[in-house]
Amino acid sequence: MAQTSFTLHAQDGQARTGVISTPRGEIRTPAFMPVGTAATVKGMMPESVRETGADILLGNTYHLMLRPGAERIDRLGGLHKFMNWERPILTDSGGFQVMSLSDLRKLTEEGVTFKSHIDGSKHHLTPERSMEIQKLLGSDIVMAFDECPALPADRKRIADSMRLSMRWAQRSRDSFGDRPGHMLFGIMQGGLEQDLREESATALIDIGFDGYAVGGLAVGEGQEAMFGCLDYAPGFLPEDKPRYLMGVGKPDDIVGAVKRGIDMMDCVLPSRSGRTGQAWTRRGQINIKNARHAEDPRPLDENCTCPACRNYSRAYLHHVFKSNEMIAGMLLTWHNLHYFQQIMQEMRDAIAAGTFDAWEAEFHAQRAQGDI
Ligand SMILES: Nc1ccc2nc(N)nc(O)c2c1
Ligand SMILES: [Zn+2]
Repeated sequence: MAQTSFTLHAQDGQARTGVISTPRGEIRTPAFMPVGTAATVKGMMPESVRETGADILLGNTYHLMLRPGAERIDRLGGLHKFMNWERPILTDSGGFQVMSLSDLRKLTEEGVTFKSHIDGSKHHLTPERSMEIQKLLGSDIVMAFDECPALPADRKRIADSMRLSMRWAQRSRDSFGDRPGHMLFGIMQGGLEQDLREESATALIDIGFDGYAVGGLAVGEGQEAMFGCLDYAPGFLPEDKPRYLMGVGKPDDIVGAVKRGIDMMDCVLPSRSGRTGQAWTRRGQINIKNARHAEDPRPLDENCTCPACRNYSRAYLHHVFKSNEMIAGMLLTWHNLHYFQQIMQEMRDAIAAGTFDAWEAEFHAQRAQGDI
C-alpha cells in the first residue's frame, strides 16, 4: 500500500505551499475542502466539485453514523464508492457536531451520549467508536475525537476541556493503530489562551500525528480574536506536518489564515450561502435576490470562468432564485466553490513566486464594500 507524505515546496513569510500525497491522490496546499456532510456537497455533482479545483472534500462522522449508518456504508463499499468521489476524503470525528446539533445527553471521561437530531435515537460516541466509524467510512484523513468547549467559557473550563481532548487524542491514536495510506490528525484546543494552546500542541506532538488541526476557533470569537490566536498557534506545531484550521471561513478569513501558516481549511460558507443567493466575488458579496439585479445582463463576475458566469446573467440568476428553481442554488454554489478554489490557486502560485504580500494587498484592494 502506498504511503502518505507531506512535502513543502515553498514558503513566503509564514505562508507555505506544498503537497499532501495519499493513495487516492494529491492535495495541493494551501487547500480548501468543500463540505460534503451527508455524503454530498449539496447541489453539486461530484465531477462538478472536482471541476471547481477541489482535491479533497470533507465528510462528517456525526451525520453519517446517524444516517445511513457507518456499517451500512461499509457494506456498500465505503464512502468513496457510495458518493462517487474517488479522491481523498477527510472526515471530522463527531464530537464537535454533537455539541452543535444534538440534544446532548451527557459528557463523561468515556465519551458523549446524545440523542439524534434526526429521530431522537440514543447514541454513544467515544474516541474508539469514532475511529471505528471513520475506518468503516474509509476516509483517508481521520480526525481525532475531541471536545470543543462552547464559548464564552472561563479559563478553567477551557483548560479542563482541552486536557480531556488530549486524553481522547491519546485514545484516538491508540485505537487508530498503524494504517498505511491513511492519516490521523490531532486537534489542538485551548481557546484563546496562549499557554493552554502551547500545552495542547506539546501534548499532541508527544503522542505523534500525521497532521495537526487548530480546533476551537470559528466558534463565534470573531476574526480579530481568531487571527490573534493564529499569530502564535500554528508556530507551536511541527513545520513538516500539515496544519488544518477547522471551520474557516470567509475569503478574508482564509487569506489571513494562510498568511499565518495554515495549510488546510474547510467551511460550509460557499455552498450554504450559495443556496441562499449570496455570491462571493473578488470585488465583494452580491445578494442576487436584490431587485437591482432583475434586469442586469452582466454575469456575477466578468473575470470568472465558472459555468454560472460564462453562461448566465445576473438577471437570470435573480429570476431562478425568485422562482425558487433548483438550478438557482446549483449555479451559485458552483460559482462560490469555483471562486474559493481560485483564491487557493492564486495563493499557492503567489507563495511559490514569493509575491504573497503583493497578492494579499491586491486581494484586499479589489474588495468593494457591500453589494456590487
Ligand atoms: N470550528 C470548528 C469546526 C469543526 C471542528 N471539529 C472538531 N472536531 N473540533 C473543533 O474544535 C472544530 C471547530
Ligand atoms: Zn463565477
